[in-house]
Amino acid sequence: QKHKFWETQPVGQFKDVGSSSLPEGPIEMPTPISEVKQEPYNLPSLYEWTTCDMGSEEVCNEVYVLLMNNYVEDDDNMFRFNYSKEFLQWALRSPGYYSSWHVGVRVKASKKLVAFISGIPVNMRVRDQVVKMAEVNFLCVHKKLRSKRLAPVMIKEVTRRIHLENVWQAAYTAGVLLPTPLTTSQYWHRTLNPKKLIDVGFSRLGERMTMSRAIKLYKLPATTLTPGLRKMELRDVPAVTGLLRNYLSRFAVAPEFDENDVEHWLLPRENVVDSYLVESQVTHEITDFFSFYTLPSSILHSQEYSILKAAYTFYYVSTNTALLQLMNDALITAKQKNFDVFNALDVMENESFLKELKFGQGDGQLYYYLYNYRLSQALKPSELGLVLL
Ligand SMILES: CCOC(=O)c1cnc2ccc(OC)cc2c1SCCC#N
Repeated sequence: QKHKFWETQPVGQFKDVGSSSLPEGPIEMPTPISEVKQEPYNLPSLYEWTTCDMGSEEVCNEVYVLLMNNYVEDDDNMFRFNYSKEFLQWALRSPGYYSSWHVGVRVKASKKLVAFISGIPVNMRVRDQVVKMAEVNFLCVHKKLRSKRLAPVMIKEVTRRIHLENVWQAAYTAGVLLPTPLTTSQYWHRTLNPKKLIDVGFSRLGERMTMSRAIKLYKLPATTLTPGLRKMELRDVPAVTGLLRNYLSRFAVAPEFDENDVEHWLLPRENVVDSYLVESQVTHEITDFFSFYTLPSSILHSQEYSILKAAYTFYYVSTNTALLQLMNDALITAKQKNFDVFNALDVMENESFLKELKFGQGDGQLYYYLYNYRLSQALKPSELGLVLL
């Protein structure tokens, strides 16, 4: 009863966990497109489906406002994600995107946008199989419409539209445990602005930890330390693509990015994504890079502050510069850009630098899921080379 909806879906079921008899791979086979339900699922009579054209300033703003007021909050209701409009356009209009996968629900009478869910296409490698998948994200139902069982119909409708494009698998994350995680990752936070994090109540001072000691503890050099570190430019896309494809091949599950994907996901965009690389000053070879994305949060109950400026570790490759030094330069760069906190999950090789760079473990999990694809056993987070926004 707990997972009434998810027990009806082609996902690994808790009852099947550990049964090595079930084969790894798709759970349900594709059907001919002509057999996919051609018309949208039924909504309660007051509501209607809409396709959100994220290229429209007006519609993009409606999605932005819906998420700003109704999207995910932490368990203590201290923060709510506040994805920017530029970020949403970047996240949803990636190479090969389908506008039809940007699904909204409006009130028929007022045309008010009250729910949203999205998908974008990705070539995902799962062990040695490359599978066309959808990354499903930004499921949001207005606070006033919760418990009307709208989320299941949103998920079914975006799945139907994904099936119509002959895509049969998906990847998604959630902060809640559903059947059945691909992996369970932990959030880690590196304080950059200790005073603000203490003032908002996220961090606390102890007997021995005074404000001045906290400021000293998290202090960083004013400038980066790696020789040859510079911002990524368009001309670097081929080299970065080569580095990243090779690096991601070591993980059990990871996206297969081509140059078009790397140009979209990693070329710096102000207030959206920052990417820096190391160019050897002798050979001019590109040997390493790091990137982080900008995801502010509304601070929900503070008179002093309204926005938390948070940076999130994205993709990186280290071949010549130690990852520890590379990520320390990422922290220095984020501090230079006035971020308050630098966040990371324990996926990829992040565990190797988190403690030494003074990240603290958060109290939230992020569960990763695959839709219609079974793995014989869950992955360790360090076996995952995938960052979802
Ligand atoms: C200061 C550390 O916490 C966050 O950065 C933060 C910010 N906004 C959120 C909004 C919704 C939210 O819901 C789970 C969590 C946060 C978090 S903690 C988990 C994200 C990371 N890292």
